[in-house]
Amino acid sequence: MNTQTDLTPRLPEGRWALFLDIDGTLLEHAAHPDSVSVSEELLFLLQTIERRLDGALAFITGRSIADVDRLFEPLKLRIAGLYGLEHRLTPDGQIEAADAPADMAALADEIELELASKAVYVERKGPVLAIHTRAAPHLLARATELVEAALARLPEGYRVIAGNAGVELMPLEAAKGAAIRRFMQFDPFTGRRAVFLGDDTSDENGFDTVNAAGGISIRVKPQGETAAHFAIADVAGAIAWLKANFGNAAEQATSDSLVA
Ligand SMILES: O=P(O)(O)OC[C@H]1O[C@H](O[C@H]2O[C@H](CO)[C@@H](O)[C@H](O)[C@H]2O)[C@H](O)[C@@H](O)[C@@H]1O
Repeated sequence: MNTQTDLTPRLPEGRWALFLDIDGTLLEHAAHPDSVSVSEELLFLLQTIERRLDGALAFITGRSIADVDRLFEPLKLRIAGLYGLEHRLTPDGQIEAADAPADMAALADEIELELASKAVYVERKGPVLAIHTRAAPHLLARATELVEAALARLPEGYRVIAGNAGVELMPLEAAKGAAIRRFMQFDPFTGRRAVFLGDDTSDENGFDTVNAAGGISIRVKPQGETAAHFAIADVAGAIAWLKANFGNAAEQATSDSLVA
């Protein structure tokens, strides 16, 4: 782990495969998961990058694929959702979902009963449960206690991981590194050099994977230790870096082509 990361340089020409986290990397954090919005400019940039990389672009996110499709509509990209429990290997392909080891609904009900009236949002994502305390930071410790206690009632193979202003409970196989490795086994990713941009604890595992494969790991807004080799200060910086490295054609095209 590094505490000191280098500012991210311009990439040399090469055959790159680009993996992008969403919240905190492409989108500024908002008070509620449903309050984020995606600009036309970002949609257009992503579409341009996807074309320039011959499709070697994928979202690697903790959100569900259905949620991301709704947010980025009409754009559909290759994507690993729920930290890799879901995959869509081609933009129009089927969503493959791992078997859910347990249904979290009862746990979610209980946690909601204690915390939801106090401005805590319990996000139900099937096999993953996210407790958001952004609006009530003083309840993060209690939310963490509750999900840790819930571990004992689940089958083996679950873990608790810090979210951004919250905490998430998920199966062990939900890991961004494994999701990136899966994409790298298939065209158009195979044989390319991976680049991964992320901003959270859950992205660290993705940085390890990309580093081990000789790729480029970039942490947006790093705070403290990170496995990422490079840093970008904020979301605006990440977008500017993506534009500079992969988006040059954007200026020449028209945004009308997005929905085509
Ligand atoms: O892996 P990511 O794409 O970064 O997704 C991580 C989680 O993002 C969302 O929650 C976070 O962003 C919200 C909107 O800014 C914010 O309100 C919340 O406090 C953050 O934790 C999403 O709701 C989660 O499902 C994702 O796991």
